Amino acid sequence: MAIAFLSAERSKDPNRQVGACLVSQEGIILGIGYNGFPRGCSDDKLPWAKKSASGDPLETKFPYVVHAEVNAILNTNHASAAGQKLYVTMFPCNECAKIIIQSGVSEVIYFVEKKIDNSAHVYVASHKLLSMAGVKVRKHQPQMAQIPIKFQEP
Ligand SMILES: Nc1ccn([C@H]2C[C@H](O)[C@@H](COP(=O)(O)O)O2)c(=O)n1
Ligand SMILES: [Zn+2]
Repeated sequence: MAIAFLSAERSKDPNRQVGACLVSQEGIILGIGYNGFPRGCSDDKLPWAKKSASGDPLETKFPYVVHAEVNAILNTNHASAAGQKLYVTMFPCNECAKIIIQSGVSEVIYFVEKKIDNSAHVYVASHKLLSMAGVKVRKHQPQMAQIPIKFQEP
């Protein structure tokens, strides 16, 4: 989970930084991701806004951003294998849930679940899909509140 949090730091989303880390059954890191625009799609040319003054959805981030979970899954070189776990700083939306299921992830460990009224159905659908597909879901129980990182010679 700490790696997922570290990865989230790289997101340029000014409103929400989400990170994810895919690990094998043996605990080997397979892929890391954070929310961002697709490769080759410049942060300078696409909007990070949540709402646009004109009401045009194309002037918001939502049609363009790739979610952290999808990036973590796509960033792995390994073929899908049983027992993979996905650590994610935020509970996956329904679209990510579909990809998590189809890629064969066995367990999702999340840090927080977003509680926003107008997107509640997205998370209800996500829970429904993950449960139907037999993907285990659990909230991360941290054993420590922080992991300080010192940049110094070992
Ligand atoms: N599980 C999640 C949930 C959200 N995201 C990303 C997608 C957006 O960049 C941002 C959500 O924006 P907000 O509506 O909170 O301003 O977080 C994700 O990658 N994974
Ligand atoms: Zn998502």
